[in-house]
Amino acid sequence: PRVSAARYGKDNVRVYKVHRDAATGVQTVTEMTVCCLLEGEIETSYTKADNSVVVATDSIKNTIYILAKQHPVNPPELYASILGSHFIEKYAHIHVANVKIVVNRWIRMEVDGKPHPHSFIKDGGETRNVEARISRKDGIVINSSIADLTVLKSTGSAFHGYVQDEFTTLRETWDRILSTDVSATWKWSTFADLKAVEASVPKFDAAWESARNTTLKLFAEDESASIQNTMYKMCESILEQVPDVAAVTYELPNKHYFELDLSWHNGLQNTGKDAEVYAPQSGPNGLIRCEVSRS
Ligand SMILES: O=c1[nH]c(=O)c2nn[nH]c2[nH]1
Repeated sequence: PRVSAARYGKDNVRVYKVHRDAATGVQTVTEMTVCCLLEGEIETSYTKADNSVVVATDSIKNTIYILAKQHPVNPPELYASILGSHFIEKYAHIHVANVKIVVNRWIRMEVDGKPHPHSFIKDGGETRNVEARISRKDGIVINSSIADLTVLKSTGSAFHGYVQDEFTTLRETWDRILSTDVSATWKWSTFADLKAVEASVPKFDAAWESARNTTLKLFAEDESASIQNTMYKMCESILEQVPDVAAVTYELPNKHYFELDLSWHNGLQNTGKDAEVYAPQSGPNGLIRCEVSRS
């Protein structure tokens, strides 16, 4: 037997960093959770108990904090690339660093209609994420994403014309509730090295804004014929807006809200055009995925 794949490191490293603007007194906070897993000539630590090749995971955790102190943590694509590049530059036997960053959203509080200089509200479960593979020979591959952005529309969604056979009970609808937890990922064309990432820094926040705004606008405005078609439109639009992105993927659960027939109760009408009270379902749920590539 041989080690056919191996990577190790520290997961769930929670990092908070504050930026204090001395001139304005405005403080800005970033909170993220980092996972950093290393690959390289480390097989003997598995096969021969040779720890001489092991950069201890505790040292990896220390490095995450030190580099967060010495370098920007925003955009997360830059910090991930700085962190990964550190390991392949410092340790000749480490050839790849896999960095995942989950950034929580602290939204600046408005008090009496004014943005507060140092108070924030956590915005639900939505996160901004980065998965980066920093490789000595293959450059830097970055996938950016939005996750757990939960949305609902109370109309403007239909689903009909699907296969009708002896397995079908679903009734066709021209007006349904649509709710989902958005996971959207945009895959950047490979960056040659950290310098190439640094040269692209302004593009990362802009791409996240585009992806998030496009998702919300199309979700709200599309007269959706299906989740499949609406998500394809989202992918197309992001590819048009962000030239340096090679592909976009969406994963959308269909979080069903079932109509309730209450006619058994004194003929109470609550289905079709009379539907007002629904039963939100925890499961089962539809799950629709797609990847749309530029070429
Ligand atoms: O948007 C939808 N896509 C589907 O594939 C599906 N299947 N049942 N309901 C559905 N809604």
